[in-house]
Amino acid sequence: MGIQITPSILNADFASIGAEVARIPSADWVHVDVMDNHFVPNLTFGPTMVEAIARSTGTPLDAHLMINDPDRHAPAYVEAGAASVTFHVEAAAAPVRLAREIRSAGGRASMALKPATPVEPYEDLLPELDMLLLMTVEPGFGGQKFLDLVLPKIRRARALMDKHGVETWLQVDGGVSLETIERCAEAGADVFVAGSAVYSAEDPDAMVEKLRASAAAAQG
Ligand SMILES: O=C(CO)[C@@H](O)[C@H](O)COP(=O)(O)O
Ligand SMILES: [Fe+2]
Repeated sequence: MGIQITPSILNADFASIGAEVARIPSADWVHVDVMDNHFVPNLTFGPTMVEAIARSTGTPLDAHLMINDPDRHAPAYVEAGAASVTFHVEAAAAPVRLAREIRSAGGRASMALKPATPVEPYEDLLPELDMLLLMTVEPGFGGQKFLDLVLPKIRRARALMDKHGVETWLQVDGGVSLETIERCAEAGADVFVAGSAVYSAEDPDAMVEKLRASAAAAQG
């Protein structure tokens, strides 16, 4: 698939969300951060809002669920119109069953790891996943500083994907900007979430293109 940019609307104006999404026509995906105030200390929105955003745009939605009990709640986000649904392995009781349920509901199944969660124990799950998300900040808030300590894990995850010959995409999320995207791309990431970097730019869509060009140049 090559490089993909998925702007997070977490720091966009929630009162004008349709217009905010319309400002980024070059985005490959729109990243929607669902937070439940339990798995993370912040609260955003649920499937009703995701459904409204899905209706407002032709760009596919990439739903990042930072919620407890994703086993119970994740399928509702496929029904709400999210083309990709990411659950956190730290919160999932049965990640294999959940990934299969998301796929059988018609979504792309994705699993996220917090910065301190190692990737190696999940090596054998890679064929069950359409995407693996490695968090490059502690989940919960936009605008945090990128954690360089995750870079070796990105390299190790890419090596495991190569070893298994899987098509699984490798996404990074948190503190991704023109300053940090090259390091992520060099390490092997191919899907990049960027929230504050995009929405604090004067021209958010031009920033999407700049991020894409930087990542592509770094990947070589
Ligand atoms: O999932 C999260 C935060 O938990 C992210 O999607 C952030 O919203 C990305 O924002 P920036 O770090 O790029 O500002
Ligand atoms: Fe996110």
